Amino acid sequence: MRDVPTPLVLLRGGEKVFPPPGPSGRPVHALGPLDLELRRGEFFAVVGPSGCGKSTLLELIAGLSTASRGEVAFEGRPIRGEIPDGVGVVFQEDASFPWLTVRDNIAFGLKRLPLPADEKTRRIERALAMMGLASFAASYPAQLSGGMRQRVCIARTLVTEPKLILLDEPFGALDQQTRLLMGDEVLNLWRKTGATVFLITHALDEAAMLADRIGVMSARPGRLIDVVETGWPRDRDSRIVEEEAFGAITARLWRSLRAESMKSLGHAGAAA
Ligand SMILES: Nc1ncnc2c1ncn2[C@@H]1O[C@H](COP(=O)(O)OP(=O)(O)OP(=O)(O)O)[C@@H](O)[C@H]1O
Repeated sequence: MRDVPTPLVLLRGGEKVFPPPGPSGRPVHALGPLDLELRRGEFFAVVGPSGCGKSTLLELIAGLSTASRGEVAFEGRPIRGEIPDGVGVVFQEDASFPWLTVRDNIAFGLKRLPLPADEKTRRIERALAMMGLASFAASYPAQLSGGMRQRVCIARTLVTEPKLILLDEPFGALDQQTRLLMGDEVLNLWRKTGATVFLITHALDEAAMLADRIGVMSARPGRLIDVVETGWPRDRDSRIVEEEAFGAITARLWRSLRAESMKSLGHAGAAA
């Protein structure tokens, strides 16, 4: 009998219920129940209506929050309340430290890792080069564009050499052209590092361009209602938006999502 490889991330019946916001409030059922397996080396994107629990899902996988019910495991070990070794997270907002240079921002990612100084330097140089920041190493975030600051944040995660990179709407604040180019950067680092990437995005075109598989979530409490395989080759880039198949994928995503998005906006008869 062949061994079935352990998925990198496994969720079984994962649910999150937040306590009532005030004495007279009701608990907020934010997520699930939800089953999900992330395969090693894949690029998985999640789309879903506003407020459906996408960030909550990412927080469970990151160990930043614990599931109210169900199991969440990374490499077969339960994730409980802290970021597992091997997992890197990049958030929506620019989280660069304005008082540190680009190099020191990136070095910050290595602070708690007990590595020899020359290994740290090697990793910092590699991340600077990979994210196109080598000539800005001595600059401060205020001297960079929004896209470059977000690259600094990604580089800060990359130096830890994560097996899993979690990205929560990392390009949400950027203009469309910059987002497409940042998408190319992320595809590039995904190929070069061999890491698994888990991306949350509002943008259906971003998910369709970047991912191998796209999970579509229902309105809150978010469950997975569809998983779309894109079938793209590994060496794709943003020019894929010109392909006919790209239009078909975004159309399928919108078909799955339209009624759910209307529900989350409070429209009755949303399935029409
Ligand atoms: N700490 C918390 N306490 C109480 N409720 C919360 C908390 N965090 C999130 N929620 C609620 O859980 C639900 C899901 O929130 P979440 O941020 O995961 O959704 P999202 O899909 O990422 O939203 P968006 O697309 O708007 O970024 C929302 O109704 C939100 O108000």
